[in-house]
Amino acid sequence: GEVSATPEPNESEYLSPVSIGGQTLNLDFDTGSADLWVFSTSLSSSSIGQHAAFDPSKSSTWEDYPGASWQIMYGDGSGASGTVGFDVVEIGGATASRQAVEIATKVSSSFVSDENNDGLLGLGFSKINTIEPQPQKTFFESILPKLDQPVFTADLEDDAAGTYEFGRIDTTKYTGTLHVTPVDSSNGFWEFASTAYSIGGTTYQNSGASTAIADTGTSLLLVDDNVAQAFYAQVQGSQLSRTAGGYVYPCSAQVPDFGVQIGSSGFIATIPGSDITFAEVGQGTCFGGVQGNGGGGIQIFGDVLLKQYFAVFNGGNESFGIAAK
Ligand SMILES: CC1CCN(C(=N)N)CC1
Ligand SMILES: CC1CCN(C(=N)N)CC1
Repeated sequence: GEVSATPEPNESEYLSPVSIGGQTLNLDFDTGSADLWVFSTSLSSSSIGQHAAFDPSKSSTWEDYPGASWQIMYGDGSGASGTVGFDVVEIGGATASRQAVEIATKVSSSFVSDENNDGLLGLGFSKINTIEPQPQKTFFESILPKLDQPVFTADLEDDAAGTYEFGRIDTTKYTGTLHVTPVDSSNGFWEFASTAYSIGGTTYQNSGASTAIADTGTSLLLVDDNVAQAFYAQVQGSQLSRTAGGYVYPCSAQVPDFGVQIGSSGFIATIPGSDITFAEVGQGTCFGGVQGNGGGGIQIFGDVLLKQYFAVFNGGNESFGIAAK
């Protein structure tokens, strides 16, 4: 069967309503991780704040996973940890009848203050699931065998709500060719080759990091440091600001189009220069949506790129595809 969940966009994430044991929480769908974890009634009331908190004692289908635990840290230093059980998880019509659900007994301050998400739903590969003693399947891996097509799609928008669909590719959601590249899931990510980039329509070979991951859980587009440097060399008045944590420039600056290759063959996915500014940081200074990855070997293609396209994550043949929309 096919389903759809409409995530509510927020400045840093896309949230979708998920039913767990009959309780609905708004979870942040994250293709860069593989844990499904939720705020729970085990947290202190000050940590829970305005969040929805899952209460296993009120679910008639909850099953404990005695002795199991989990602990996760995210790229931005945030993190959470806790205990584990199994329950019925339903998203827009698709149901995983015995899905591992990670109960948070500790969450870092950025999650407490991030009023919008009541937890995360990892859509990466379960080899990076953090449950001990045994990693458990993601929601997508749980429902994969039942889906008409072994895929999920992400249609992220900037100000309107985006949509995740499981089990079908809605061909009315995109135009032209779906550009597909093989994925190497050995690091647990939707990872593919990316060795070229473009600035203002001119293509260059990337001598640094040669792969990238499609990551709905990251807001920015984090490219090889040399590529970020080359890009901002073409933005008048830009500078790398330690206080801002990356490249900033006058909001009045002319920003060129920027593109990154998807796969080793050819397609360069392009972001119009007018869509590259991520935030105003005050005094007429803007923070760029394109930033360096800090020297890691992997580039992280987050929402700044993904929201320009319709994205197809194929768990059957392990591939990633994008198309114009
Ligand atoms: C490689 C990193 C990318 C950002 N992360 C994430 N979306 N959960 C963490 C892993
Ligand atoms: C994967 C990301 C989800 C959003 N995050 C957060 N609210 N602290 C960071 C990690």
